Amino acid sequence: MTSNTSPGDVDPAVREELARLRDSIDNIDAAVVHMLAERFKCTQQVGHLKARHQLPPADPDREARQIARLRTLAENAKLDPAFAEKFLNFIIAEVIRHHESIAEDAVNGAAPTAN
Ligand SMILES: O=C(O)C(=O)C[C@]1(C(=O)O)C=C[C@@H](O)C=C1
Repeated sequence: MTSNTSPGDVDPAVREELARLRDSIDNIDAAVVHMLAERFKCTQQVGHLKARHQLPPADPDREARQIARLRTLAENAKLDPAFAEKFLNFIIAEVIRHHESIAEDAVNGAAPTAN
């Protein structure tokens, strides 16, 4: 059985260290969100470009190169490469969904955007 210390009993130094670490985590999470937002802005433009030129939403060769590159980057950064691959695949699956929806809108005559 595990025994948990109730929050009121935590040593103030421990509480401070936890708060400091959580501040850093919050900053990193904010950076991740902003970087993902920028990435999706780029991929949205790619989606419109592909729709305009009847290119397929997915490019498996490009994905294979991205995964190989990201796995190497992850290894060098001491991040689990399997996790990095899963994370990239998760993002790319969402991008492909967006591309498909942009292509459908193009076929169905939805008003094109500036991208
Ligand atoms: O580079 C492309 O062709 C994209 O559509 C972008 C992207 C990505 O999110 O990185 C998404 C789908 C493709 O299968 C490959 C890569």
